[in-house]
Amino acid sequence: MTSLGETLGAVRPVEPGPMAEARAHQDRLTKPSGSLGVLEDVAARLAGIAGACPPPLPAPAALAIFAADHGVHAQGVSPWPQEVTAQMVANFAAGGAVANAFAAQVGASVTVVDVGVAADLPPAEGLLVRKVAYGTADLSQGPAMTREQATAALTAGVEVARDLVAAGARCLVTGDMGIANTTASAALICAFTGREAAGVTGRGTGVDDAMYQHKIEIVRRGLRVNGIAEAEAVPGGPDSALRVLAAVGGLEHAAIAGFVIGAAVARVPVILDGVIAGAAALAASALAPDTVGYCLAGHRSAEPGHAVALSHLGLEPLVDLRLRLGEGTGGLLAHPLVSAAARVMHEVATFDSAGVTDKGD
Ligand SMILES: Cc1cc2ncn([C@H]3O[C@H](COP(=O)(O)O)[C@@H](O)[C@H]3O)c2cc1C
Ligand SMILES: O=C(O)c1cccnc1
Repeated sequence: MTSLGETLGAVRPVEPGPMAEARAHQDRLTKPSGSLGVLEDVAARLAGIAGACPPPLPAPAALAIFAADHGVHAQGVSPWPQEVTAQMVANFAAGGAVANAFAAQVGASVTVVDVGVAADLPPAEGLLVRKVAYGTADLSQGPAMTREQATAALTAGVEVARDLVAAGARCLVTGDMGIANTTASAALICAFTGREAAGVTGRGTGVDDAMYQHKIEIVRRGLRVNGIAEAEAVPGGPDSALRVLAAVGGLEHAAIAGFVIGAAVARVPVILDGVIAGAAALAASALAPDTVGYCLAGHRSAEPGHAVALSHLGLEPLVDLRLRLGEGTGGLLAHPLVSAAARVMHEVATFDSAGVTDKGD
């Protein structure tokens, strides 16, 4: 088995040559230069990721929903009972969640991965059991995970990405399920970006004002008990990243970070979903900085920490629909845009081939 260190070392930067070629090709197509805006950036990135221009179409897409429970739920940071995590996993496996409907809409496969649900789940098609623990410890009392647990969840994510690509996926989409995971997401975003808890903590599934203030306090306490200064970004480097991830992250955050790293190793694009994915991508980029080149921000969610995470990563969201669901829903909705960006590179005529007069500069 490949060690995590070897996997991190296998991440290569996206290739600048094919990116430049993509830019030059876009300027020859029958449209004013730059007129496809962000989609031109996406297509150039796809070329850099694949190391080829035109880039391959990013299809089929595969969504992986990483599910886990959180000890910090005991602090009253979510209005929902913890067992909803396990119940939603069953719902995903039965095809009944919003993520399933959106996946069907865009032709993506759905794989659910139990990396840390507190209950044992009945076997189901499309459900992988890679359980590292029955949920995390309470991050507001001490480290949520041991380094070994965080590493095991990271490895599970890397392997799921590798296996989906081996099975034919050409674009990966991140998904999450874990009641209370917006609290852990806020703590991770604080630690990696150096922002204050109040600026990155959101209302998650819809906490009321009193629970919201309490949630901010719990994020602060989680940072403090784990020796992470508020409003100060933690030092860079993989050792510090793993410590932070284990201290205040969730098992699904670690697995999603691994999934993103696995996409980079396989040289396929990975569309990030919402705030949980944003927090996980911060961890992934701290572990292996070149992974960011393989990430596309599917959307910007209503959680304030998500915008903070994306701007720290330098990623521009493709859609902004005030979604605040998770599961991979926002990532899936962006997939047709990513495909359209790539299709332009294959199918649109050049000024020369179509006999259209260029403006001549
Ligand atoms: C029925 C239901 C379906 C969901 N699907 C995603 N989430 C989302 O909400 C949870 C995080 O919010 P918080 O931190 O406030 O608990 C995560 O499980 C996330 O994926 C759901 C939440 C619920 C209740
Ligand atoms: O921003 C998200 O992705 C989100 C928000 C609330 C609950 N779950 C996810």
